[in-house]
Amino acid sequence: MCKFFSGVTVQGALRASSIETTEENLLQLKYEPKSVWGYVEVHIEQGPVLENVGLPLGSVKGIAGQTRLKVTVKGTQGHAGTVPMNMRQDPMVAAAELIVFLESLCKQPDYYLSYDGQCTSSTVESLAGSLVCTVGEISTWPSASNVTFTVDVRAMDDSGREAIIYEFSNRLYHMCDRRSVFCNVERKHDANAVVCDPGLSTQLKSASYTALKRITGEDPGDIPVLMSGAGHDAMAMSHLTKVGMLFVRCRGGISHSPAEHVLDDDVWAAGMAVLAFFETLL
Ligand SMILES: NC(=O)N[C@H](N)C(=O)O
Repeated sequence: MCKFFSGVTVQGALRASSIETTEENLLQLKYEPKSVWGYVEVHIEQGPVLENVGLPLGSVKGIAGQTRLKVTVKGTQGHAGTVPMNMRQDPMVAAAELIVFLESLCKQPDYYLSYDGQCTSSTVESLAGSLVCTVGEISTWPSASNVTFTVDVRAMDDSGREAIIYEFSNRLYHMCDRRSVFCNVERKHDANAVVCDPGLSTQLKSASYTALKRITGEDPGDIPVLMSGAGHDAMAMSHLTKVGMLFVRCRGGISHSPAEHVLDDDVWAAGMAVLAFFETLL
């Protein structure tokens, strides 16, 4: 059970509110799949597309799968002046090469992925619109002989994501061998992609259209249908029921930052779209 900084556990906090978190109690809270019709989530887009097309709302067709890796590169601490260049085992340059390779691989998967039974041309094609690979934290602690960095790989195609991780890991070990440094890849997190229910996506698209037309009195044009590169609660809910999502424009596509901002009018538009969505269900 996780602890807040105050030392209070989640279980302790719930107990203080007379909620006893026994396994039996938690199982009782569980939804019966048959009792749930569907799940619709409204969220800021966290990307720049809606702002770019000048519309406050978009419907979501799917949520990308994710894999997070922790890569460790271990070399040898070499004096900055005495160890010659051809005898150095600096892990930082090895890590830099790996990071640049990851970028090339994910910008041009068709060039780097080997076509075999597991990776077909359709796998590679399906990566084109959604594959995003980034490096997050880089650390050289406890000394420059030890570098770790995290990798985040996202794509709508789960087998394509696997092919990218396979190719990255494979080349990583070759590159590290060539530089005489030790490398290790740990898989820290995996979540498969989720395809939104096509019916819900279409309903949310037309509900957005209706809402924007009601608000402005004008034809808003085609409502975008987007893929979500960010993970959402809908991923977990998809194990229970069909899911749909409505995206709301946010300034500069920025999130997880004090600069995150959404216009009140856009929140209002989202509310009106949810209302129009419910009206279609009546
Ligand atoms: N909506 C989100 O930003 N979810 C996660 N933090 C993520 O996608 O990493």
